[in-house]
Amino acid sequence: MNAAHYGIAIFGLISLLVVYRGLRRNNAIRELNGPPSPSWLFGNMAQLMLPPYGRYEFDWQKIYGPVYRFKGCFGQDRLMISDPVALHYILNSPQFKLGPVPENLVHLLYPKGSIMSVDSEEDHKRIRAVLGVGFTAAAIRNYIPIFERAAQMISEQLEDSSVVPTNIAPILNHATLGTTSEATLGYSVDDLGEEFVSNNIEILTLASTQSAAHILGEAIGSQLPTFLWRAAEYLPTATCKVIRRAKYLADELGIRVVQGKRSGARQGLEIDTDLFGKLLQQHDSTSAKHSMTEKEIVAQTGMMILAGQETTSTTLSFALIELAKAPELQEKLRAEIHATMGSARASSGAYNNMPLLNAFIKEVLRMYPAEAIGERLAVEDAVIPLGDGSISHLPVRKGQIVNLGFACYQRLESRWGKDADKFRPSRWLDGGVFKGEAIGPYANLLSFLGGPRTCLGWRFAILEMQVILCELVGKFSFGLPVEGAPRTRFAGTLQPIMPNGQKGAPILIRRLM
Ligand code: HEM
Repeated sequence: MNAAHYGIAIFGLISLLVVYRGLRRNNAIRELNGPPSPSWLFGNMAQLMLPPYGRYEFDWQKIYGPVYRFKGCFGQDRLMISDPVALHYILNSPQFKLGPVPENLVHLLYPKGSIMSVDSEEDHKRIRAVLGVGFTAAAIRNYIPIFERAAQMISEQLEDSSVVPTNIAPILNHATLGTTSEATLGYSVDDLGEEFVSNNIEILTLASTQSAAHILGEAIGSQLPTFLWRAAEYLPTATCKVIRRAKYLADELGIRVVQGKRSGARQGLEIDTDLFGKLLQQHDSTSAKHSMTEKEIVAQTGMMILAGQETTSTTLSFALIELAKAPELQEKLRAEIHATMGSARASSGAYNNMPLLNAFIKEVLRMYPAEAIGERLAVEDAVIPLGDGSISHLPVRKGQIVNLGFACYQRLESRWGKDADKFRPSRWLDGGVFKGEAIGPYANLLSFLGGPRTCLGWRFAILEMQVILCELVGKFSFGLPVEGAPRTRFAGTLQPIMPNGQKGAPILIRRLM
């Protein structure tokens, strides 16, 4: 090797070093502040995910701001974002998709063709537009009798519960199973069948567990190739059996519903009183571009039921827990409900004309968003714009995992006032909340997400909660048991947990005369 070769080699080496240093410098995430990591194995994940939810996360936001770096398992660098401009960008940009674990779980649980597991953006858009027929403001109003029956049924179950604390969570869960099933399929809980209902409980129990082992399992799972996740469905474990059964039962139910409606239509019966009936009519009368195939309609069955059931029932559980903590608020709300409803049945207009009730629902959604933390994966290099703080843009590399701190966004003082950490419904009435450009479909909240994957059922959920709360607050008073309010846990959804670690919301309930 002569001097020229040495020169080229040294130049190459220096270039590599410059590029490497440049890459490291460009990797803006490493430059960000963030909490110290207590272990290489878990990083900050155990602090973030183990109950009570928010113990560390809410403080981290105060210390490091709405964009910070933290450690995932095995030394992984992760980003946490609660900055509204950045969240809006990520939720609307094709540069980001669901993170590897949630994406694979969705595929494990729901068949191909369901709105949540459909791969192409174009199909998602079409299916979403078609499903929209059951979720317009007008369509939702027609579900009021379904919500009233469910509210009545909960009331009847609570009549005898004045002595011991009643775990309200399973009662609400059963009720929201019924409302979603009736509004989407035209089936009552009894029509779903015992096996479907017991499998539904098993699936929700599985989905609501969280432990150190789960955290590690998910970290390993996030590195597995997709074909291994798909193969996992066939493993002979108890968990996989429950998932296989859920998929099978939902498919069987969907086929049964579609066949029943077809035969009803042949007999001249009205079938467009629920979502599936409307979808079948669209299938028969509209072009393929604006409808779904029968197979696609069937594929929505399990997802529709689960998406509307657990989210709404846990939000209602948190609402009753907050009321149990605040007797004065209960009194005021009850007075508003009695004054508005009188003895007559209400229209959706009446529900919307109760300022305190609606402020209360907004505050519950703000403080207890079902999807407290989201996870996205950058599918290409991207530059995320930032609104709050000292930097205006944050470059991220393809493959970067980004956590979306929805619960933290909903506690930003810049948006919700100095006491953003407090549960205070009156902030919605005294003008204390930010009124700029909305980034979610309802009250500037991200509880229903935002962007092309915004919750399709948000109007459904609001009206259902209005009806159920009017019935329950009008007839019952609520108090906390001696153990106090349940703690919270984030396991797929945010949920109340009992002292034994099981999901549940025990509260004292007394029938008013
Ligand atoms: C308080 C109640 C509810 C909350 C907080 C809620 C929240 C959410 C969130 C956060 C998502 C986005 C999930 C993701 O992609 O990461 C979502 C999606 C969805 N929700 Fe809801 N939801 C509620 C009630 C309902 C109800 C009652 C229904 C239907 C009856 C429903 C149907 C859906 C559907 C179909 C999607 C998928 C939308 C898509 O991928 O385009 N949700 N919901």
